[in-house]
Amino acid sequence: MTAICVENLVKTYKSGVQALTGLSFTVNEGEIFALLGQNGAGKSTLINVLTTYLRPTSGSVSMFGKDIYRETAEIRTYISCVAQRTSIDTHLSLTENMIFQSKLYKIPKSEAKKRMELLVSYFGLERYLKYPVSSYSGGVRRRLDIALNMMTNPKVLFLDEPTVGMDIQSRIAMWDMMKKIRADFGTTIFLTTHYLEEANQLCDTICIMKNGKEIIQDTPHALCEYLRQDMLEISFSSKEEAKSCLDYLKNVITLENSDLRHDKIITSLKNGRADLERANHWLLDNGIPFLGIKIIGSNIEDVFIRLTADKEAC
Ligand SMILES: Nc1ncnc2c1ncn2[C@@H]1O[C@H](COP(=O)(O)OP(=O)(O)OP(=O)(O)O)[C@@H](O)[C@H]1O
Repeated sequence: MTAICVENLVKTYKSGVQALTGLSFTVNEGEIFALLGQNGAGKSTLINVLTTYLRPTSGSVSMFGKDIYRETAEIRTYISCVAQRTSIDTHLSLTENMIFQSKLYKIPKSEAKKRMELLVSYFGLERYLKYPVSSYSGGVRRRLDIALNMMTNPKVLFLDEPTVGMDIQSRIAMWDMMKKIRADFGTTIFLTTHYLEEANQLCDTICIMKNGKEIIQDTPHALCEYLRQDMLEISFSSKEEAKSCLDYLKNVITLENSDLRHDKIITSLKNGRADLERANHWLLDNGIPFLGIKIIGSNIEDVFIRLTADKEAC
């Protein structure tokens, strides 16, 4: 079943800024769906519209077949949103926060108690019960915030950049948690992220948007296939070395869609292995101190960069 269907959505702010410019996509029930876009692409505006906080200028949004503006009250019982700013009250204990949430959503007392116990254990929060919430690390607070938002047993959980600022261990733990929520509660998860690796590892479907409109929506695998192109990767010991080599390399092989990523040059291969061999000979003949050269398959980062580049590449 389709969980969310967005059609031709437009949002123009009073200032005249067009944040959404005719966006369309669908989210299937029970999937983890990632929305990717550069800063200012319109992701937060979209989340505000989908969570019924903001009315669009035109277009339609339905959730589980219901129009979210005609049946707003019912839709609000379906959804929960973990925003970037947490909804936790640091003056209250973990338990008090959960009780407060259940009262806010009028969950009967006995049901709330059962749910609280389940979620505390589910999110591994038992050992934090006796500490004040203000002492929790960022990762634990985020976990508590998600647990609070799961108190209402939502059909759709919106997560706005759920792992922003987390170290890699906490991020991986959060990915596992999202997969578990989807598997055990059947919750549809809609998230925004700037971490392409996160979208690749975690999500069933990725939608890339630019300037308020979708560019492409597909599975991570299909998106990587989309470029159907191997890339040449040349590694250096510093970004500066990579940068100065890039300027000269342009005279040796045809560089299309080339860019610098940290201390690497990544470029499309116009002439396949012949380009690799030509570049390799040139690097060796000219004594350029490179660390390695190889052909790599395209990944989500390549797709994202190519599709959101200012010059239209597709
Ligand atoms: N309340 C507002 N009034 C006017 N313009 C706004 C408002 N909120 C956002 N915008 C503008 O709308 C556009 C889209 O912003 P939005 O915050 O939705 O993008 P985003 O993809 O979430 O960006 P980021 O990744 O930086 O959070 C931007 O040009 C932004 O300046």
